[in-house]
Amino acid sequence: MVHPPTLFEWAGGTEALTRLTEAFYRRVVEDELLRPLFAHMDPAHPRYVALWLGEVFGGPAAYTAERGGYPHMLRQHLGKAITEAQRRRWVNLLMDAADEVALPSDPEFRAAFAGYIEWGTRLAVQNSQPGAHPPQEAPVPKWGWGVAPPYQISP
Ligand code: HEM
Repeated sequence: MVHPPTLFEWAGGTEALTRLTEAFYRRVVEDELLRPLFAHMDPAHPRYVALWLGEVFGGPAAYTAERGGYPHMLRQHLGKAITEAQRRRWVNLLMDAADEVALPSDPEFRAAFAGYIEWGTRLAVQNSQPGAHPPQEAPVPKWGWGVAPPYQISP
């Protein structure tokens, strides 16, 4: 493992992220506020979102290879008119799922994870509004540790 490891490695790789998204969407389909948005969800959706998160967090470019990268992700949100209440519920359920599957709970990892989720969900709301014109082409974002890399007592 290179130092510092990527968020992808720290999280536990594709296997851990897939456990996360499977636990998350089990909660989503039971949730009265989110269920209508995901009524026609592809059964493979949890795996696709795990691949996206892995690519963002420094893992392999698997979402780009398999799904077509940012343009495909963007198109899935256009016109959905996601509300702030739905966004906040999405965040809450994802954090519950992170605890359920025991993603690393150290402050540094969870701060970086929450930072990306806060950013990404707010973009999803903006981009999903009627009349929004987000960029159609962009790279998959890369998210790192930010100001707090893994804590070390001695260098
Ligand atoms: C960090 C935030 C988010 C990420 C990383 C994310 C990721 C994704 C990805 C990668 C897809 C496309 C999957 C594919 O390849 O088919 C997708 C689709 C979708 N997303 Fe998001 N999303 C985020 C936020 C949200 C929020 C806040 C909502 C609504 C509350 C939402 C609702 C949807 C819906 C309804 C679809 C289409 C699902 C289907 O019918 O198959 N997303 N999302």
